[in-house]
Amino acid sequence: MSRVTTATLQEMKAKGVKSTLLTAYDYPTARLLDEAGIDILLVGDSLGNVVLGYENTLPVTMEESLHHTSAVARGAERAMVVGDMPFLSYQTTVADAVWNAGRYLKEAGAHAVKLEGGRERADAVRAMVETGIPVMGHLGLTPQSVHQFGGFRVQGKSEDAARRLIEDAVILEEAGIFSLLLECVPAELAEEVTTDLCIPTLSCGAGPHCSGQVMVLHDMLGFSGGKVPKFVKQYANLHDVIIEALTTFKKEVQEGVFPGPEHCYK
Ligand SMILES: Nc1nc(=O)c2c([nH]1)NC[C@@H]1CN(c3ccc(C(=O)N[C@@H](CCC(=O)O)C(=O)O)cc3)CN21
Ligand SMILES: CC(C)C(=O)C(=O)O
Ligand SMILES: [Mg+2]
Repeated sequence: MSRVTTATLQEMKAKGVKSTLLTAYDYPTARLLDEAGIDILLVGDSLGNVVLGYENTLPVTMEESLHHTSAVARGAERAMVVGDMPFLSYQTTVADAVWNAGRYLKEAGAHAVKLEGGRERADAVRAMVETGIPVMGHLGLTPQSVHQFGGFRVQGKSEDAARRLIEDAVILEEAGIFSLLLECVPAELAEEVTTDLCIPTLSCGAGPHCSGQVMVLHDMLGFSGGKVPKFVKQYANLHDVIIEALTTFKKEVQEGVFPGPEHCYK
C-alpha cells in the first residue's frame, strides 16, 4: 500500500474525499490506526497531558516528542506521520525551528511536522519548507498559548478575530504549509477558510466543512480519564472495557481460577 503524502491529501480535497487524522503516541497504537486506514498519525504534544500526565502541553520536550514519534513511525506503513513540535522548539529563532523540525525527519522517521501560530511563524515555516520539510499549520485554539488565552476557549468568534484568522491562514499558505489544522473555531469560519485556501483544512472542533477531521485518540476511545472537549464524539469506552478485564483478573487470581492447567508448564 502506498504512503499517504501531501499530494494524496491535496487530491482528496479536490475530489471531496474527507481525510482523517488521529493522534498516536506509540507503536501498537500506530499499527492499529494504520490497519484501520487512518490517513495521518499526529504525535501530538497532547502527549504531555494524555500519556505523560502533565497539566498541559507546555512541559513536553523535543526528546520526549522524538522518542514517541520514532515508535509511531515504526508502526505506520501507510499513514503519514506528523511530529507536533513542542513549546519552545520553534518560537525562539528560525535556525532553532529548522534544526528541530529537521530532527523529526532525520532522527524519528516522521514525514512532516506541525507547529502552532500564524503570521508570527511565517519566516520559520518558509525556512522549513525551503529545507524540504513539509509543515502543517495550526490556528484557532493553539494550546501552547493557553496562558495567553486564559483557558481553553473557542477562538475567532468576533468579526475582528475571524478576519485575523483568515489573514493568518492565507499568510501560512503563502509561506508553504501543505495543510492547516483549525481547532475550536466556529464552523462557518472554518468553512470560509476551507473555501479560501487551496490546501486541505483539518477540523478539530471546527465543524463539518473542513477537508478532514481530527481527534485525540484517547478522547474518542474513552481512554483519557474524565472530561473531554465538547467537539469529541466517544466511539468506544475503553475505560470500562479495561476496568472490567482488570477486576476480573484480580478476582480470578484471588479465587484460584487463574492460572488454570492450560497456563501451566508440566
Ligand atoms: N485529551 C486532550 N484532548 C484534546 O482535544 C486536547 C488536549 N488533550 N490537549 C491539548 C488541547 C487542549 N484542547 C482543549 C481542551 C479543552 C477544551 C474545552 O474544554 N473547551 C470547552 C469550550 C469552552 C468555550 O465554549 O469556549 C468545551 O466545553 O468544549 C477544548 C480544547 C484540545 N487539545
Ligand atoms: C489536538 C491536536 C490538534 C494537537 O495538536 C495535539 O494532539 O497535540
Ligand atoms: Mg498539539
